Amino acid sequence: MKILNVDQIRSLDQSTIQHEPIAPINLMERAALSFVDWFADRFKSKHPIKIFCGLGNNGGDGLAIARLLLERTYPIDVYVVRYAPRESDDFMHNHRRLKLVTENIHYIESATDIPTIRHNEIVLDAILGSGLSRPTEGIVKTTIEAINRAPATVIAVDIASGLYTDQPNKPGDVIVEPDYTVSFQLPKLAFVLPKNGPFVGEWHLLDIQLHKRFIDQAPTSYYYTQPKEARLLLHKRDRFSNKGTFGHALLLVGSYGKIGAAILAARACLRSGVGLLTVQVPQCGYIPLQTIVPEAMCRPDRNEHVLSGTSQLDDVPDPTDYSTIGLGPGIGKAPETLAMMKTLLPMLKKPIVVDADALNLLSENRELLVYLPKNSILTPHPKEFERLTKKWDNDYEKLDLLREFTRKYGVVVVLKGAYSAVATPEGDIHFNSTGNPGLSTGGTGDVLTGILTALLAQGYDSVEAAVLGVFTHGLAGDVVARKRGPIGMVASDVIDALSWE
Ligand SMILES: NC(=O)C1=CN([C@@H]2O[C@H](COP(=O)(O)OP(=O)(O)OC[C@H]3O[C@@H](n4cnc5c(N)ncnc54)[C@H](O)[C@@H]3O)[C@@H](O)[C@H]2O)[C@@H](O)CC1
Ligand SMILES: [K+]
Repeated sequence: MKILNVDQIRSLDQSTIQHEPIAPINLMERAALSFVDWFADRFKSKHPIKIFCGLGNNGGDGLAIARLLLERTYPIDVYVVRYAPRESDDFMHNHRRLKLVTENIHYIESATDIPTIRHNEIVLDAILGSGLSRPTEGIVKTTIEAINRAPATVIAVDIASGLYTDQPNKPGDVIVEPDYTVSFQLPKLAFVLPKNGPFVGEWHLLDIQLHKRFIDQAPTSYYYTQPKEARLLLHKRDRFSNKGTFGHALLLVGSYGKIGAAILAARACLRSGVGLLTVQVPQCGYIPLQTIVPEAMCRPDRNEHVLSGTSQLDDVPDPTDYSTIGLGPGIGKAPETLAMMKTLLPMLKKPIVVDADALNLLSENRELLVYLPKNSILTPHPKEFERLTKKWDNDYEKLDLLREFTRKYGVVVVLKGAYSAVATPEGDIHFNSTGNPGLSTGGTGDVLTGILTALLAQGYDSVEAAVLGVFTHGLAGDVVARKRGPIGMVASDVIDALSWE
């Protein structure tokens, strides 16, 4: 699913109005109707609803929603925040219609007009929408502060008032902090950026049948991976396939005290469809690995405690023996392990997966970055990505850094977190839709490395592997969270819940 910018969203509305065709006021009615259907589905009991409206089309939405809620016998009070002398045409139209059916319309011109909001009430925020062009101030700001202090459930219509759709807010900007954001048709970039969490809440999209051809043709570099899109990436298995068809992966993982990471990555790799798996671990990992993961072959490292690359069987692994390599989980930063990377990386020709301490070794030895095979997948969490690049001031700067990095080195970066971002060498960014806070626990990153290594070994293109792998990893986390809640989740549960259908 595409994420469009604010100008494109405006043009999309216009294109719908022209091509459907539909009058703007009727499009607003459609949006309001879909909002009210959503609302009535979730909020059955008739708690008092306070609807705060601005003077533009977001306010117009609020007024239309108020009328439709009234028709369904919800008790409503409308508060129009009079911050400017002019209203939009569709606001005025809906204002006239609402006045015909209720007297519960109030006007906020100064702080004393702001009502007390109680805990059993519901607040709809329709003050400012995607038309935001400057920080909130004056009576708008004071009203937002009152909403944020209130103990009520707050639902933002389209986007929280004061939050920019696709550019950074300044620290200190006053923005509504909703429990829910209910928006239309397409996600907004603001919704998937970590720092915006308090200004978005749980968000939902309502289909209001905006012009499909416009969306299909609109250029963008931002995407949001939906289940049906992820499913399309999955390769079907041929009845006549054999284990050779699905590749032979090598995992270079583990060190003394972190053999668990090796085991998690290996198990996840096997559960993600790899044909054959060899795992190179320091000698101390040989017995646990062979015992717990009998499906994997083991190349014991010559070194007892850390990876040096060499093995009792032969010298450093020959990359041509393997479809791909997964490098990093649990390896630590021993000099022997750095030496292994220095020898191995220049020998590689096919994309690999790089995670954890392998990333940290790269950030301490940046001259090695150029040896990463094109289209390799790097899976840093934000701190690791910061070490690879530099500190950023806001999430938008982070997205620029991501794009700069992937273009410069020709790699794919999976920046882990809520809505993990897959950045491609072309500069596109795919935000993931699955996953939950339960995944913030030790070992889930090792699981992801195993998954991605398996997909590369099976011949998936790197971007597809990253998008599908991250999606499936998050989905497994969601399955576990539904069963036992996010708090009790451990990485092994995620492996057990992996499903490739
Ligand atoms: N155009 C359409 O067809 C549709 C629009 N919809 C609604 O329309 C909204 C966008 O409407 P508008 O473009 O009228 O914009 P808004 O309603 O977001 O804002 C109204 C006006 O307020 C002013 N403004 C900007 N920043 C301000 C600030 N900090 N303090 C005070 N005033 C400020 C601007 O002049 C802006 O045009 C969407 O968010 C959505 O809710 C929906 O009805 C769906 C259909
Ligand atoms: K709003």
